[in-house]
Amino acid sequence: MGTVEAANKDANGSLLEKNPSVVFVLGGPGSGKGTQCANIVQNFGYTHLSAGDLLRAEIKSGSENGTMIQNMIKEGKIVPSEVTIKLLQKAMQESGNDKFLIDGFPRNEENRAAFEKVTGIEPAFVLFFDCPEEEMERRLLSRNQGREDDNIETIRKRFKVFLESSLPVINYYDAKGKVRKIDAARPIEEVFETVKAIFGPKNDKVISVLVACSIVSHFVIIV
Ligand SMILES: Nc1ncnc2c1ncn2[C@@H]1O[C@H](COP(=O)(O)OP(=O)(O)O)[C@@H](O)[C@H]1O
Ligand SMILES: Nc1ccn([C@@H]2O[C@H](COP(=O)(O)OP(=O)(O)O)[C@@H](O)[C@H]2O)c(=O)n1
Ligand SMILES: [Mg+2]
Repeated sequence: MGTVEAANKDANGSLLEKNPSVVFVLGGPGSGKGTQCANIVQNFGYTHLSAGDLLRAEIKSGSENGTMIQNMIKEGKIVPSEVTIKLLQKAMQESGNDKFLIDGFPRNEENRAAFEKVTGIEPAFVLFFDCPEEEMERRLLSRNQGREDDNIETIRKRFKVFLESSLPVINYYDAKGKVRKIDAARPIEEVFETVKAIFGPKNDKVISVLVACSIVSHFVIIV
């Protein structure tokens, strides 16, 4: 077996040993996926992996795929799964965590089927940020992150790709009862209230403190 294949197998092997918990975070461009993921990370101990951020970092790294990725992003097209999945696997491996929010992936049927085949991972559930196009367009045009795809021409292409290629993936998981649909047109804090209810009242950090307190009090009683 070649070294790249061997490395992939190892990455996968040790990932699966950890039996990672994965939540896919989906929604149209500008629906607030990245914003809400940042909030979830702070409260629930997940590692946030944005497929778009990983692809943009790959362009910056000067990788041989950089020009191809840059052209596809400018056109609002979806990069071949092989490239994106390798980046996701590497980031999962390097995080040392076993809980992931995978943001902006899978964006089409090819992404979905390839991820399942290569990693063997099924998502615990799918968060779907549902937002009208007019609102997403307003947000993208004032995002001000210097992104080459946040211009009206590319935005329209991305909306079309979302409707044609990404919504079917959401419908696929909906048929399996895995979609948690959120009205994302409301203010950030209100959206996060709904998100929190989905992840449960159980805040990991609070639970850790409670467990630690009960161990200490048990010890004190015994002594
Ligand atoms: N609920 C919201 N209401 C208003 N603006 C928002 C909301 N959520 C996110 N934004 C803003 O909209 C823009 C797009 O949000 P972002 O999280 O990057 O979306 P996505 O990752 O889905 O493209 C950002 O400038 C962000 O600050
Ligand atoms: N699974 C993915 C995710 C993003 N991308 C590319 O990266 C671009 C930006 O994705 P993103 O998730 O950062 O965009 P937003 O939905 O956050 O605005 C997409 O329009 C695609 O060109 C991809 O090819 N495959
Ligand atoms: Mg984003």
